[in-house]
Amino acid sequence: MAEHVTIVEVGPRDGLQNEPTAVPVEVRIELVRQLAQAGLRSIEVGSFVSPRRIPQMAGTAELLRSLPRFDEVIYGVLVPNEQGALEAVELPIQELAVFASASETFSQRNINCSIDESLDRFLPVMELAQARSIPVRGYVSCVLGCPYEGKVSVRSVVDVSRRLSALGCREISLGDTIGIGTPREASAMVRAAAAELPIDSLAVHFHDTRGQALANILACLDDGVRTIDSSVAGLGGCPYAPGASGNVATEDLVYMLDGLGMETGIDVSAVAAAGDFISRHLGRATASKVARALAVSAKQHSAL
Ligand SMILES: CC(C)(COP(=O)([O-])OP(=O)([O-])OC[C@H]1O[C@@H](n2cnc3c(N)ncnc32)[C@H](O)[C@@H]1OP(=O)([O-])[O-])[C@@H](O)C(=O)NCCC(=O)NCCSC(=O)C[C@@](C)(O)CC(=O)[O-]
Repeated sequence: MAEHVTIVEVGPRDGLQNEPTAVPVEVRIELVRQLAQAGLRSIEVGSFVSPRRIPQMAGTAELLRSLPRFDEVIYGVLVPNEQGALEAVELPIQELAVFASASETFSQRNINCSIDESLDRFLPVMELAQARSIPVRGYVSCVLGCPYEGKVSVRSVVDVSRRLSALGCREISLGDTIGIGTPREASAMVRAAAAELPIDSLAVHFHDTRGQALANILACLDDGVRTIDSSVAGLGGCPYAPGASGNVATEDLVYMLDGLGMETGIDVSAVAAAGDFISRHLGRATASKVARALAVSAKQHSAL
């Protein structure tokens, strides 16, 4: 039987949070609907953060109230503190995500507090989630480098991951926020984390700024990672990581996993159609190479 890999689709949050102009809620809803219909079962749909800092994610509550429901589809949202969690838990969500960093400077720039303070802020979030049996995912940013500090120690990545896990996060997503790492570094970082935490509690989150994301993912698959974050059409970036491009494109990831004989339950053509929908709305070409190749084949086919 083919081995299963879980893809966590972060385009509607990580992707759209970095757009120069906010995407209307109706368009965000249609994007999520198309992604769910393509077979994605875990979709991060927005965040409850300061609307002055990230205006693109305003309207996440309205979005959650209107999203169509699909069997087995998990809708997750990012929350930085109790204020965000209090709002989120009143809405139909299946997962919360808290986000910390392995770099002090990135933590300050992104969420206006130190790493230690951020973990303290997550305590009431975890309590709220536990009281309502809502699972929580924990992100660690800058696992292979920081836009402000440069090198980040693997020790710091492992330490923050362990502390998030001890708080009760069921899964830790290790994020190469600025897409700076290469496969051997990625593998060494994942192995160090897996020496202290179960491998099936680790996910990887690669931005593709330097074209390394798929190579890094392949290295991490070899180390036993089976949960991977990606973004339709390769949308995204973090407003506090200047110059960072989007996550690995979901279409490219599904294509590679299909070719490796790994099972995702996702229809690559349907994801490409969702990518085409949002790329048209944004008025630019998709960043997915597979989606571009599929579009060319479709044109050739219809010309025959
Ligand atoms: C984290 C805070 C909220 C700290 O906020 P703070 O420390 O209170 O201070 P602040 O000056 O940054 O913001 C204060 C304002 O935020 C409000 N506020 C406070 N909390 C909330 C809340 N939950 N929901 C809505 N509003 C909130 C608060 O009421 C106040 O409102 P104001 O007086 O200015 O009108 C703020 O700094 C912030 O929103 N930062 C943006 C963080 C963010 O969304 N970053 C992008 C996502 S992380 C990411 O992309 C990386 C990841 C996860 O993908 C993995 C990877 O690739 O590395």
